[in-house]
Amino acid sequence: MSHGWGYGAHNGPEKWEEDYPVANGPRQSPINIVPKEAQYDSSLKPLKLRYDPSNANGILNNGHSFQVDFVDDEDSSTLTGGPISGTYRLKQFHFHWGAGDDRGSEHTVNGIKFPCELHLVHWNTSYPSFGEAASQPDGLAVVGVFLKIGAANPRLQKVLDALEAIKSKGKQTTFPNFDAKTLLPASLDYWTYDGSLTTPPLLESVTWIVLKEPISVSPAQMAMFRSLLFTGEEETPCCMADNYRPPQPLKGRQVRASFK
Ligand SMILES: NS(=O)(=O)c1ccc(C(=O)N2CCc3cc(O)c(O)cc3[C@H]2c2ccccc2)cc1
Ligand SMILES: [Zn+2]
Repeated sequence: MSHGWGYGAHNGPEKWEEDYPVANGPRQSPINIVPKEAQYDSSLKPLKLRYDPSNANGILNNGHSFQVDFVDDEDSSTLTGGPISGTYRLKQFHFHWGAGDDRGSEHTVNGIKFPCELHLVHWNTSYPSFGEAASQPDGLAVVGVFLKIGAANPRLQKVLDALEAIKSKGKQTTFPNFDAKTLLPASLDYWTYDGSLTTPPLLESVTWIVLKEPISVSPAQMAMFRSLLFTGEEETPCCMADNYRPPQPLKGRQVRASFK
């Protein structure tokens, strides 16, 4: 579970550098993506995402988001191609969202914030485990997907319907047979850059792959995200929202585009 860090005034992103000095490192995430400054790279391969729904395992409120965890002891749910070499295994997916529809995403595009952002977290199988990979510069690959307000997204609904069972911090329940591919947009065009975890320990081990095309989410569905609590059952309830880190300095990094 989280170790005292959070998104409040006293333990939020502006304070994280006190316990995690890498917060001011050279490859921190998220960033503001400026499409006109992203360089098209024809050597970038198409993303290949092969997810086995039977690997879906559970859903957990970890006190700063909720995550759907996958069994990752085989190469059955993998990310290959794109900007990475080798095979990365799907470990979990989670979201970041705002208290209002005007904010919530971590990455921004031309300074625009989306109400929500999905992160599909994968680890490089050239290392023995997620934990080992997480400390390596090429250890993790996270696919980011923006959610924008529109029609209700039926593919999100199964995830959202599970939230009532994990309202407070530390609660978890089983979440079998879920195809994470159904959460992806039609186009897999992406921007990619070298970055970090966006939560403590902010490790600089993430190849970020941010999809250009958002998926839809309705205002009613956004309200379901916001029905979760940051707090445990014994604490004064605090609604889970605004669990996003703002964009960090690019520090000379190149953002590449897989599309013209
Ligand atoms: N937003 S993000 O950069 O895509 C991200 C990716 C992975 C993780 C992640 O899976 N974990 C493991 C669970 C966990 C729990 C915590 O309380 C915490 O502070 C961080 C995490 C991170 C984590 C990743 C790597 C090493 C340690 C922890 C978190 C965030
Ligand atoms: Zn995330």
